[in-house]
Amino acid sequence: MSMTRRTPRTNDFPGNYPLDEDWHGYINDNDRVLLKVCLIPANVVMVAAASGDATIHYSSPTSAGAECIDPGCNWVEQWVHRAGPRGKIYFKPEEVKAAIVTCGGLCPGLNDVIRQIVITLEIYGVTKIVGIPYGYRGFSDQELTELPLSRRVVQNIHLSGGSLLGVSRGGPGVSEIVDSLEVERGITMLFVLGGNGTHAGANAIHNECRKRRLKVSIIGVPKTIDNDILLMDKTFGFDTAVEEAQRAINSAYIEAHSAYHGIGIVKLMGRDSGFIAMHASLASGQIDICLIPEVPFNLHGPRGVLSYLKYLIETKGSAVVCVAEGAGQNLLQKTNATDASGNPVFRDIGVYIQQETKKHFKEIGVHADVKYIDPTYMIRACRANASDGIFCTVLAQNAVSPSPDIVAFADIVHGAFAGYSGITVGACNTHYAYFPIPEVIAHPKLVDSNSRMWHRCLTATGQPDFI
Ligand SMILES: Nc1ncnc2c1ncn2[C@@H]1O[C@H](COP(=O)(O)OP(=O)(O)O)[C@@H](O)[C@H]1O
Ligand SMILES: O=P(O)(O)OC[C@H]1O[C@](O)(COP(=O)(O)O)[C@@H](O)[C@@H]1O
Ligand SMILES: [Mg+2]
Repeated sequence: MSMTRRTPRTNDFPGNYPLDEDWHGYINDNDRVLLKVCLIPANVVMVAAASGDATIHYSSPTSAGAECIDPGCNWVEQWVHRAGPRGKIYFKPEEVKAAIVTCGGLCPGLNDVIRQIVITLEIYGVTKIVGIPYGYRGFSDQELTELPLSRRVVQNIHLSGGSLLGVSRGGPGVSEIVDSLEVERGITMLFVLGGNGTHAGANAIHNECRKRRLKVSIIGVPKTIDNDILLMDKTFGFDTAVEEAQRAINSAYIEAHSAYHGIGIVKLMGRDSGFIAMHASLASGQIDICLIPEVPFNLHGPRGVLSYLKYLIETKGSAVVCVAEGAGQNLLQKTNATDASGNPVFRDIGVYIQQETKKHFKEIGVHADVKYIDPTYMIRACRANASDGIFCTVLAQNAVSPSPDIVAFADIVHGAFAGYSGITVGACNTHYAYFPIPEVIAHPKLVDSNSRMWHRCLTATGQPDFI
């Protein structure tokens, strides 16, 4: 078996340098990644779900996970641009001023992505690279100064959690941000690391730049620990969050298991989506009840969570509940409060379940020792685990460079250099692709209560319906 070198040996080519057509290290602009397929000829149905299932041939639209794209369930293909380095680049590296900004809440892996963008930009030959401090706020707050970035500055930042640049919610309007980009700073490439809010901002910035006919690339890297961005296999930080959540769940289990009639309650992140709670429950094998925003439940009544807790105490002696922060909000009084970014501020469902559990067991005269753990900020501030570390690096690095000494270029940097703007990078069906921002933030990605994964979770916990 011969090894194919991805880096050309110069003496393999006439003139000692490969022509583009001889050198297969670049992504062709027409390369695509298949996003979804949907087909019904006669009785045969082949449907791919939003992500990760493009290789399943479903025999019926009622198969678990099957999804039709249009109402007629007609043949539909959806493709996205394959990410990676292009043979022709749109920007002259020496003319580029690149900036990176991190917005929203913290997420493990932010530093890994910042680091790899900087390193890759330097490989392209870019020398003017800056960090915007504290999210979009850094564009307007005159007291905050740009942070010059280089390989030396970012070399070890992935060894700790958080963001080297800081994060924030809220901040200036789009016009002010573009004024700052254009007039004050002369930025030509902006890398925006953030969730749905940040991406809505990035898209608005991109549109404003187009309106002003500015040659500025706005490239997103989806950061959401909740894993609630559409069309992508997963987002960075999610894997670390699930892993870290195991510690909290295990502590709750040990507390509950060691106490007489112990009940452990763990609240995990997930504003709209219960992915962290579902995956952490599945991974731990220690959860008896998993509650997520997508699946309604009653606390009280014969089919409610509290009755089932009593049953668990009587039969097993202890119980552990995992609840996502956005779950059961209908059971709580609405606040109408929003954070600086306009996100609704939720009441604490974990505290509520803790209080109601204590009250309920007191009322029915059964002893219960209730312990509540909220590990939110301990999880968010973690450094990325190995899997996320690789994912962050791969998000930022996909192809092979033409020099034997240099390893790879960053996808997102490639996106910018290829002249793309208003896009974000992610993995789809295990391939890396550029996605149009509005498509991925149209609404939060939710756990499908008919999906195999949720059913697996129910099988693992053994919980009934609570409705
Ligand atoms: N619809 C929007 N249009 C423009 N900017 C937005 C929008 N929503 C949020 N932002 C800005 O994006 C940043 C991050 O948003 P936020 O919702 O806090 O976090 P995330 O990006 O993680 O969802 C904030 O600075 C906020 O002002
Ligand atoms: O206390 P903060 O900073 O508002 O963060 C809380 C929120 O952060 C998150 O962990 C992630 O939210 P973002 O994706 O918007 O950053 C949510 O699950 C949670 O509601
Ligand atoms: Mg958000």
